[in-house]
Amino acid sequence: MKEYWTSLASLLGVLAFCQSLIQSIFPPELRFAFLKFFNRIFHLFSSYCYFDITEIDGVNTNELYNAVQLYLSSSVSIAGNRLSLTRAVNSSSITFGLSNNDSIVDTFDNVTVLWEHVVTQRQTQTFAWRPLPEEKRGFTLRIKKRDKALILTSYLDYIMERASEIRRKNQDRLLYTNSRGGSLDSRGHPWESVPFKHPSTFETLAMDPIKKQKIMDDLKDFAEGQMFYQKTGRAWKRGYLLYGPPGTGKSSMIAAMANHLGYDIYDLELTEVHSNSELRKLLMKTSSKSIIVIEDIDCSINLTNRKKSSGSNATRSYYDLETRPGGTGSGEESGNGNTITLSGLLNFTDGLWSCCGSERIFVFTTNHIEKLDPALLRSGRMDMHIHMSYCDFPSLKILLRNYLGYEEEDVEEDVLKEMERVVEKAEMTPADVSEALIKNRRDKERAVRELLEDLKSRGEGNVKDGKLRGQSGNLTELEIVEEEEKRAIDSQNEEDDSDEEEIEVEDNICKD
Ligand SMILES: Nc1ncnc2c1ncn2[C@@H]1O[C@H](COP(=O)(O)OP(=O)(O)OP(=O)(O)O)[C@@H](O)[C@H]1O
Ligand SMILES: [Mg+2]
Repeated sequence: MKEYWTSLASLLGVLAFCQSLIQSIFPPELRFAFLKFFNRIFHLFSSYCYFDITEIDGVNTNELYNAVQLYLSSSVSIAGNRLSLTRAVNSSSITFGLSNNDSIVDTFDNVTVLWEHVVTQRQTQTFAWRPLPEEKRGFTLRIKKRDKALILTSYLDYIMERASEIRRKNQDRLLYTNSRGGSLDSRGHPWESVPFKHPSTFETLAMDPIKKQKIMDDLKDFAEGQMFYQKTGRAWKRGYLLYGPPGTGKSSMIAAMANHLGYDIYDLELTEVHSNSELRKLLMKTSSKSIIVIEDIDCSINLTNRKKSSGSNATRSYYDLETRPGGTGSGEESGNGNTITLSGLLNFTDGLWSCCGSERIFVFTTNHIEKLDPALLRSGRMDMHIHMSYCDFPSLKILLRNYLGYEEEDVEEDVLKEMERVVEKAEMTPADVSEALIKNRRDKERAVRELLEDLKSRGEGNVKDGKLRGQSGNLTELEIVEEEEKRAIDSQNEEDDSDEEEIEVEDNICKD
């Protein structure tokens, strides 16, 4: 073993001596030519090819360098033994990076490649208008020559894609509002944005877990459905209608969707929009991977159910002039001078204009679905109808976990059984239940006791008022809503039967 180290040391000594000899004897140009020649020989016999990706390309930043840095940040955080940590502006997350002259192995399509982060000191610069950074940074990608044709392009495309994905997820969500009315900012932008940090997630959302999972799967299918939408010739967009009483989590659901998908939110205040063309301009200025929200749409502008407002039984077809997409139906002037028409809105959500830009989700919320025109509810516009309703037992357990940290076993069995018995009759919204739990969050036992009292007294009150089925045979609030929605959908079907093939609506309704 000892001889090994001595021979290695003498070899290194000889090499160092040769190097200093070359440097002292030969002029720089010759040295450079020598090096280039050695390099050529080395690469000729090597089974690898090398690709240098420098940080600065000329005077511009090399986009690929940034993408590689982001991409590797997702893998080094697990594998790297010495990392650099950075945090971008307007982001609350930390990204890992390869330390200087560190390397990491990556695998793509079962091909192993090596990345090295090469950092060298830049020669001192004479005067430069835009001085370059002291250090010259770059990545060197080493791929086996036989794999180069196989993966190089697809691997680099994959890195660019993953990097934009990570960039978007790392950046905090933005909430855009059109609160300035139709006026444009200095960049000609009608939207104003603020960082959006709503804590609501699908985890914290109190609703039936099966229904929640169905929504999450639907969102995932949408976000990953680019090929599907191309193949089926549909615009890459999807509409969700959230309806139900106040305080049932419609706005919280929107925040949960945005946080789940990493999408920005455009909160469209219709009363600030003065015409259909302004509506189109707003839509065209939204970015992809975003959720366009119209909250309380039944109160935004006059979108009443045409059949109801016309009074006559004569069903007006979806193709009436005033509603035909792009129709010239004149909008009724509403109080604040806006002339948005139903057709403008229908076209906004599912017409030629809705396809300017892709990967958009439209979300409308309402407390009164029965007030909305069925044309707005049909599939292709509001593809999934989600009823946010009063607290049921699964939701109650989620709220007990969220607010008190209580799992089922932490609550006495008979109290839990009693809660399960009365919760439906009580018809308490998750907002009410949250309030009851927040009030006593320091004294958890008391919080549970008072909540049970609340549930019981509300249930008794509802039974007394005959709000529940059984006493006076009335429908419960929930059933009233369901009846209204069924009527709205059925009437739309009647119209569609006459004009179009049957649209399968049932599977778009995500009901309790
Ligand atoms: N399903 C839910 N899960 C968790 N929290 C909820 C839920 N519903 C309501 N809350 C709580 O109640 C408050 C109001 O909820 P949210 O604003 O989402 O209700 P909403 O349905 O949008 O009401 P409105 O129809 O009046 O706009 C929120 O602060 C939220 O914490
Ligand atoms: Mg709301």
